[in-house]
Amino acid sequence: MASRKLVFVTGNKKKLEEVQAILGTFVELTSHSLDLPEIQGTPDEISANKCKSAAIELNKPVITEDTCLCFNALKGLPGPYIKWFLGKLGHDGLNRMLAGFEDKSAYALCTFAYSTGPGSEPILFEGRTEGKIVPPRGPTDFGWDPIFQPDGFEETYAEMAKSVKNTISHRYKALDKLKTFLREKNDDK
Ligand SMILES: O=P(O)(O)OP(=O)(O)OP(=O)(O)OC[C@H]1O[C@@H](n2cnc3c(O)ncnc32)[C@H](O)[C@@H]1O
Ligand SMILES: [Mg+2]
Repeated sequence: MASRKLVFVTGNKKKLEEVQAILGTFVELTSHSLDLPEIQGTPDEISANKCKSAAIELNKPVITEDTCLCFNALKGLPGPYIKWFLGKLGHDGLNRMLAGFEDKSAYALCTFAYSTGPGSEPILFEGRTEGKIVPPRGPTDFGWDPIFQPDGFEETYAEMAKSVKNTISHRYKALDKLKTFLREKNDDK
């Protein structure tokens, strides 16, 4: 069986840590730190575009990942723009955005994109975890983890053990689909 090798292009160390933990020995993962430009558009358009840029930049097969945090009361916003909202408003500000709404429900959406190289159209793998937005609880070392409480849990992503987050998260679900794809692709050989 051919060994599976992947290059993950991301500027986010915490994402990389989780991807490494979730994939384990399934692939030989190398990472490349690049802060890729991100266009405006739907999550799919943004993910595909980011992956195409990475494949061109590195001139080889790559995976990239884009994460959205979508508030249902706001019809899915901030969505792909969560990084900028989080940076400007912080956890409290994100909570305050929902102050005028009963509905605090939200979902985390993760899209991995895989390209076989420059010019190839990326294939997308999506994972989604439902939850709600709460006042911040837990360590503040990864993005919006302290304000996202997944459905069925009393803890926020930040409060729960990594080993738990990594079996229910948006990222885990998307990677599970990528794994199935890679398994089938390898079986063809
Ligand atoms: O280089 P890339 O991979 O794009 O890394 P990034 O940090 O720019 O990431 P995104 O463009 O996907 O923006 C997503 C934002 O959400 C944050 N984020 C991503 N995954 C998260 C998770 O599982 N828990 C909490 N915050 C997360 C991340 O820190 C960003 O602020
Ligand atoms: Mg980014």
